[in-house]
Amino acid sequence: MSVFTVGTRGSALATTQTGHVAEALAALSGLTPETVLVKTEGDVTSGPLAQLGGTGVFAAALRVALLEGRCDLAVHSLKDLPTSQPEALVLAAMPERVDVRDALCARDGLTLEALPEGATIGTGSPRRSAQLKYARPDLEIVDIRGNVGTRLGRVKGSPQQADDGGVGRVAQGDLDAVVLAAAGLERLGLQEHITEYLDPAVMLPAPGQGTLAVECRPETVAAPGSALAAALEQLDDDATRLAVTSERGLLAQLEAGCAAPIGALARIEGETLVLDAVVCAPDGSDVIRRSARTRELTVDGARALGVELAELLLREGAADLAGL
Ligand SMILES: NCc1[nH]cc(CCC(=O)O)c1CC(=O)O
Repeated sequence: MSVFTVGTRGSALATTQTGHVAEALAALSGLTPETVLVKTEGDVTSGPLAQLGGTGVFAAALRVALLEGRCDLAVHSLKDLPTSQPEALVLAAMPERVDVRDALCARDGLTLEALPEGATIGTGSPRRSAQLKYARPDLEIVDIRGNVGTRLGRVKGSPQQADDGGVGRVAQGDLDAVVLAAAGLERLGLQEHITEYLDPAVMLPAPGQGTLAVECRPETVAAPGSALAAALEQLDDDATRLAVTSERGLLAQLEAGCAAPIGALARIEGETLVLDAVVCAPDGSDVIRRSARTRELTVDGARALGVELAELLLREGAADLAGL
């Protein structure tokens, strides 16, 4: 095999992320990448993201393409993947995580603290909305969706063009700010729109934010002597895998998905894996924020840490608070 195929969604963010991974794997393997465009339900359905029902709308079509053999690999944003892994596929590589934070993109260079009373902030994420309201109860949250370019275009004075063919496009910005993942903005070269990187002490990111996951059929990584299998193993980053395994272990134990008002972020400090998590009332009136740590730096130890912190949060009323 001298060529490998990578399935991707058509959005600017998806094609950019897929391109980076395909190039990295090509350099490591000496093989030639080919991209295969896959349309997903998340790209064709309109309406608030929080109401689309179920997680994984962006991933499902890529997985079908993998299972049908239309591509060898699929590159996902890990935070968009449901925590239950289909048995017929494996997450073969998680490359080193980039910036995990959420970013405020506000008019006139404003920060969260400097936004005027009653300012409007666009986000479709219950997690972002709840944490914003907790920090600034006076803010008005506006439910928006669409691709990164579309969302940036909602900010007053933004010249940013929609990159999705017009879904949700408005002639002029109508909001004071939007919140987006720093990782996506940076991957698209749009970081000049960021007016503040939100401190995780104020805004805990989504489990898996800033992390890509390369998925394939099990035989792709099991093939003896395969240059692609070796490249996938080299691309995988241990510290990233441990951190996101604990974050996703927590999410799974809370029986929640990417539409729940839950944030989690893990990091390795010396010999210790530290996990911070927040569960919010959807209206941002209250939050429960707790941490846990382990010295068991294995995938099983990381998952157990997530489960342990989820159990602690549940004992403290997380299910009632967040409406889980
Ligand atoms: N839900 C959409 C999505 N999925 C991944 C990213 C950004 C990249 C990442 O976090 O890895 C985004 C956009 C956003 O949340 O701003």
